[in-house]
Amino acid sequence: MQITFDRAEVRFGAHVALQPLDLALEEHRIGVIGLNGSGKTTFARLINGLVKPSAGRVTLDGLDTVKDEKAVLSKTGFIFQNPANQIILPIIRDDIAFGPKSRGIKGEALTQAVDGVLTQLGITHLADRRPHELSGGELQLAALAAVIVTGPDIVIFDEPTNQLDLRNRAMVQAAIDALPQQAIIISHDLDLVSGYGRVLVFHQGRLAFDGGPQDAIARYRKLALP
Ligand SMILES: Nc1ncnc2c1ncn2[C@@H]1O[C@H](COP(=O)(O)OP(=O)(O)OP(=O)(O)O)[C@@H](O)[C@H]1O
Repeated sequence: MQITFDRAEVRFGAHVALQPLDLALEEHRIGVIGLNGSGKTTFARLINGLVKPSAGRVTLDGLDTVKDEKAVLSKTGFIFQNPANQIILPIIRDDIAFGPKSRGIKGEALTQAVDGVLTQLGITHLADRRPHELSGGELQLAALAAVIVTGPDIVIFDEPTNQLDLRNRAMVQAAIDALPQQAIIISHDLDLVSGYGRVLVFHQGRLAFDGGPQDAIARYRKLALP
């Protein structure tokens, strides 16, 4: 999927969260790094239309995030910084079923869809648990299951390995690596983005670097610790 930023800019009142940005993205894995408050989440939320550009436009394969809001939402999945907040139903299986159910899928087709993503992510053993019975990494995977069951073309992760121990981190990293969908991953975990095809560095609301992971990480280090 081709994601295009055309002089896209975001202002919150007088504060410019994202300076006008021209960019075209189509890589399978795109990392996004930068200091706290540098504009990463704002950038990511522009892609699924959760944040609308104050000026300019953002398109996904030609679909405009403002004019074609619904189509854009159905093509994008977003895993928030705290996935516990996006799991709304008390039992994981029911939460995963919620999206397809509200699109009219029921009966055997619904069971198959839910079982399919549980198996894909290796979390069938979590299906009947409650969110508070899951580890941080398991919560990420449960939220991911509820997102991919609706069939998005692209998945956006906002700090998926934040506060995870090494085992949970490895589990989430493996799940992201195995995803057939295009993915954009915002992270402070530099090891995680080091394997991605393209890494963007944001700084003070501007795109400060766009290129390969090693150069991006070096640039970020210089910006963080000059
Ligand atoms: N809804 C909002 N209203 C006002 N200001 C906002 C809003 N959302 C973000 N900002 C501001 O825009 C700037 C960029 O925020 P953003 O969340 O995009 O940064 P970030 O790089 O994702 O940070 P972090 O790594 O801390 O998550 C920050 O100064 C933030 O305070």
